Amino acid sequence: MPVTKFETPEKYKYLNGFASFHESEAIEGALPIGANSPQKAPFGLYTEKLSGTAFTAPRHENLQSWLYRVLPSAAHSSFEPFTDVTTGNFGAKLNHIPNQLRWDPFDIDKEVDWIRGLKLAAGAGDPTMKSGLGIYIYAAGRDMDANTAMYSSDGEMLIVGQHGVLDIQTELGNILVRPNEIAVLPRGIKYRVTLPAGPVRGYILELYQGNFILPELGPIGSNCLANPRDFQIPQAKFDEDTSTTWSIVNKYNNELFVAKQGHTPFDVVAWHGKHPKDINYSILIAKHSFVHQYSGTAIADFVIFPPRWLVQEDTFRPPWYHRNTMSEFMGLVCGEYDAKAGKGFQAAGASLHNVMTSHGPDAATFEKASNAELKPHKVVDGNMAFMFESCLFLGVTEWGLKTCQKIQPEYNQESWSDLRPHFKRPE
Ligand SMILES: O=C(O)Cc1cc(O)ccc1O
Ligand SMILES: [Fe+2]
Repeated sequence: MPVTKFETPEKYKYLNGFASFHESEAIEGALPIGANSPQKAPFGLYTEKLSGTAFTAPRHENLQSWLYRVLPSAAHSSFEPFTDVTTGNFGAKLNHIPNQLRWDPFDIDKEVDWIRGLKLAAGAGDPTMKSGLGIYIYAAGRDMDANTAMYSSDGEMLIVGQHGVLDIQTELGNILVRPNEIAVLPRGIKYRVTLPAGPVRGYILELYQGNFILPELGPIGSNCLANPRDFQIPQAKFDEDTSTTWSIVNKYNNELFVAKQGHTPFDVVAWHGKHPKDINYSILIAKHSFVHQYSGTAIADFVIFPPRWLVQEDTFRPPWYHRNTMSEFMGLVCGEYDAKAGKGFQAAGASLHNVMTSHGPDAATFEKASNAELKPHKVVDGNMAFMFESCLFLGVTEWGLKTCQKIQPEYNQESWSDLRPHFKRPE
C-alpha cells in the first residue's frame, strides 16, 4: 500500500528537513540580509539569539537560531515558584528495582491542562548536570490557560502522540501532533498547548543532555531508517500583542517557576537557524526508524515497531529472549505488539525492562511463533509500538509504581511462568 503523509491543515505550513538550516519570515523583509545582528533590525524588530549548543561547538553539531521579534524575552518580571500545580511530580524520587514492569492504559484526567497533566513515570540523572532523561505520561482534557506559555530549561522533549490532537503554538510557529506522530520541542522554546479535538494522552521523553539526531547510516544504506525530509519544521507566525499580561511557566531543575510579562512570547516575525527543529513527523512513513543520541550507545534512542512485512526464513520472528545492558521503556500507540499479542500490553499502556532485566515473548507467543508456518506475514496497519531505550538505569517514581494504579502485579507470572523446557538430549 502506498504510504501517504497525513494531510496538514493550511494553518500549519511546514518546511521539510531535519537539522537543516532553515529560514522563515512571516513578513517579507523581516530577516536582515548579510548580518545576524545589524545595528537596527528590519521593521524595528529586536534581535535575539537562542542557542542549542555552546557557541564553540563544532560546525556539524552547532545549533542556534536568530529570532527577530517585537520585544525581547528578557522583558519579564522576576520568576516566583509556580504553586498552582497540585499534581505535578517533577523531580520525584526515582526507585530502582530490577523487576519487569508493565502498566495498564493510563487514565486521562479531563480537568487538567498540559502543565498539570504531565506525570513523571521514570527517569535517570539530573538536569543540573545535563545528564540523563525523564519519561512522562501526558494526559489532559483542557487547553492551557489563556495567556500562559511554558518552556523547559531542563531538556529537549520528544512527544509521542497516542490519543487526541495537540495544537502547539511555539515561538517559531505552530505544530500539530496527532496520534502516530511525534514532535520535538527544543530546550527553552516557549509553547502553549491547546486541544482542538478533546482530551489527549501520550508519552514524552525529556532529554537532559544533548539533542536528538538522526541515526547513523549503516549496512542498510543511505535511504533507510528515518530520512531528513520525513521531518517538518514550522514557519514563522506571530501575534502582535504588547498589552496583555502573560504568565511564563519555566520548568527549571524539575521545579516550576512563573514570571509575568506584558507582551506575548509568540511575537517572532522571522527567524533563521538550524536549531528550531520542532519536528512533526509522521512515523508511519518510516520502515523502522529511530532517532538517537551518540553513535551506537544512546543516552536515549527512539525506535518504532510499525506495520511491516515479516518475511525471514528459518527465523524465530518475535524478539528473542534477552537481557539488555540498555533499559527499555515501551509504549503502544495503537493495535498490538507482536512480542506480546495478548491482552496484557494495551494501547496507552507501557512496560519497562531495566538494565539486565530478562524479558522476551510471553509463553503463548513463543509457542505460536516457534511453530508458525514461515510464510510472509504482515504486521497490519493499525499497529504501532515504540521504545525509549537508554544506557542508564531507569528509576520509577511513586506515581509510576503506585499513584497511577496501573501497574500489573502479575506481569511476570502471566508472561513467563508457563514456559516449559523443550530440551531433549540427543540419543
Ligand atoms: O524487548 C522488546 O520487545 C523490544 C525489542 C525488540 C526487538 O526486535 C529486539 C530487541 C528488543 O529489546
Ligand atoms: Fe527488549
